[in-house]
Amino acid sequence: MADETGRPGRILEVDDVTLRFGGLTALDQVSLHIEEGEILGLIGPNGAGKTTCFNVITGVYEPTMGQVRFRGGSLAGMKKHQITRLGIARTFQNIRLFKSMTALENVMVGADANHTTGVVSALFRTPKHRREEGEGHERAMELLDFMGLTKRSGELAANLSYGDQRRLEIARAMATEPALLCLDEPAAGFNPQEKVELMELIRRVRDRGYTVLLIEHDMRLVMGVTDRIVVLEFGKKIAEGTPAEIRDNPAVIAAYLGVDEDAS
Ligand SMILES: Nc1ncnc2c1ncn2[C@@H]1O[C@H](COP(=O)(O)OP(=O)(O)OP(=O)(O)O)[C@@H](O)[C@H]1O
Repeated sequence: MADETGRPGRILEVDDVTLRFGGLTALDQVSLHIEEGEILGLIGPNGAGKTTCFNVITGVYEPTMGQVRFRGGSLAGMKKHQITRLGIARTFQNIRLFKSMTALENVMVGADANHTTGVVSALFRTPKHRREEGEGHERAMELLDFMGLTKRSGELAANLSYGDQRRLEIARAMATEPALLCLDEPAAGFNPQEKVELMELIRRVRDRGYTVLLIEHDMRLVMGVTDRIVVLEFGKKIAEGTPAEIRDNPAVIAAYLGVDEDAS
């Protein structure tokens, strides 16, 4: 579906993006692309610029220089909700659920982002709005089921275990029916077994047709689940390749040595 400015098969292209926060260059001429249907890992030591890269892709920040293209079209000047509607969804490093809403309601709020009917239809409960609401409910339940949360659907998000909250975040992001799902350290705070299970789940997410961009601190974990990996250090891309290529890359080993105990 790429137009003349995009490469076929590439769902997202980050072109020469620089982002400065005052004197700090958080991203320094970073270029990367994501192929349709792949799991791309974005790794790098603390402060390397991974979350900033997500924030640029999802419209939280405008690049100081360079641009991001989704399916060939530039995202320049677009607001976060416009980017969500185009088909990019994300989760956050720190869980951001509506704690006083149920698990089901949290996912339905996600689905709402794609409703075609507006506030007026909602107020007057037009048939179209009711239909969309019904479909939203069904889809939300299906996503909760996929995440293993069916039994928790009626519970307040605040009362869910930490792991269930993390999985709920992913379900909520998927509810917008994104083409590209960006997961920011979804396994943060998990024990090794939970991490392995989550990576398996992410693989199944991809098998459902989503393209996944995954930030993960744990090198070993990211090696097992991704098709390709991009490595950032101090805002610069220092390597890109298959997990096997990244594992043997001297610059990556140097970047991680003594910095990230997970990588040892
Ligand atoms: N809003 C901001 N204002 C100023 N500096 C920022 C802002 N957001 C991020 N930074 C800085 O930009 C750099 C990159 O941060 P970023 O959070 O993207 O790194 P990261 O790779 O995601 O790190 P971590 O693994 O610790 O989450 C850091 O030096 C950080 O302090």
